[in-house]
Amino acid sequence: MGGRPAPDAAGLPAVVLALLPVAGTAPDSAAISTLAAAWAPVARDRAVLVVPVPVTATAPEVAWPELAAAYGAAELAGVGTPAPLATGGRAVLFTGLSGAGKSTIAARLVELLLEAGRTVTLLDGDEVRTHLSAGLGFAKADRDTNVRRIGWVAGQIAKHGGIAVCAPIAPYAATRADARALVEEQAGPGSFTLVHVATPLAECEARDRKGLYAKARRGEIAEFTGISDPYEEPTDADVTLDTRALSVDESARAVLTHLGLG
Ligand SMILES: Nc1ncnc2c1ncn2[C@@H]1O[C@H](COP(=O)(O)OS(=O)(=O)O)[C@@H](OP(=O)(O)O)[C@H]1O
Ligand SMILES: Nc1ncnc2c1ncn2[C@@H]1O[C@H](COP(=O)(O)OP(=O)(O)O)[C@@H](O)[C@H]1O
Repeated sequence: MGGRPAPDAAGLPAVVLALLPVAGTAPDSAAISTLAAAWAPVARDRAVLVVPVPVTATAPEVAWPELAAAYGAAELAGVGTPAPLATGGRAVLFTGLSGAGKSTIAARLVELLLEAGRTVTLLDGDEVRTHLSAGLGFAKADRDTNVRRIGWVAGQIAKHGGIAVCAPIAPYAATRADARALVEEQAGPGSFTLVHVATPLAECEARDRKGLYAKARRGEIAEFTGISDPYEEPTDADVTLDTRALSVDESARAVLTHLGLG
């Protein structure tokens, strides 16, 4: 049998064979547990045997009935991709201009989540660029690589029940969508939250905490987001924060409430 349990699995044999397509990659123990867990309520007292098979899930090189027969199954009960196991893990991606308040609000959110007893990992822009994305610059391809790496790591954290709080500028809509997909593929639908820290450019520039806007205006920093490089305003934000109206604490609590953890 392959993939997701059939809705009506009455009359299943004593041993249920669940084939896990792994397309030539090493089988992932979390994916094995996910498939076993998906079958458990249907299979009830029967044994569930999860077997990784080297085929592509969406376009198996060998048709599922043939494959099932090759592994000794008497019948094929269902084909599909099981939903990832819901571990309660989440990824929160703050996006916004430099100086918008991403790091400040993310840090407060981390405090609140820790107080709520959650395991939290902060993937702050500066730290990510020192370690995970060392050597990358600010051209579009490098920013995309940076944000996708953050998405993948955040997905790993969420998949194992943790909460990843990430605060890159993430200026491109398509790349933010990639990050959402990378998280949800690993940790399940709804595990990703996009928070737009929607501080206008004029306000960020007036704050100019690091003096970067002044430098960018003088032409001393190339490709500076908002000045000489694009920032695509999100149209798919789960939470939008106006930091001119909300304090740091109020913003962080708004995110916490959205997560259902407030
Ligand atoms: N050209 C250019 N454009 C924007 N930002 C720049 C640039 N050069 C350096 N910096 C500093 O790098 C921080 C942004 O890095 P990110 O990793 O968050 O950017 S991105 O998501 O990959 O676009 C950003 O940090 P924050 O101010 O905390 O947002 C800047 O301090
Ligand atoms: N309501 C607010 N929310 C977040 N930051 C604010 C707010 N009001 C003022 N600030 C200030 O704006 C600056 C934002 O900087 P930072 O958090 O590093 O932004 P980013 O990470 O988006 O570059 C900080 O100095 C912070 O104290």
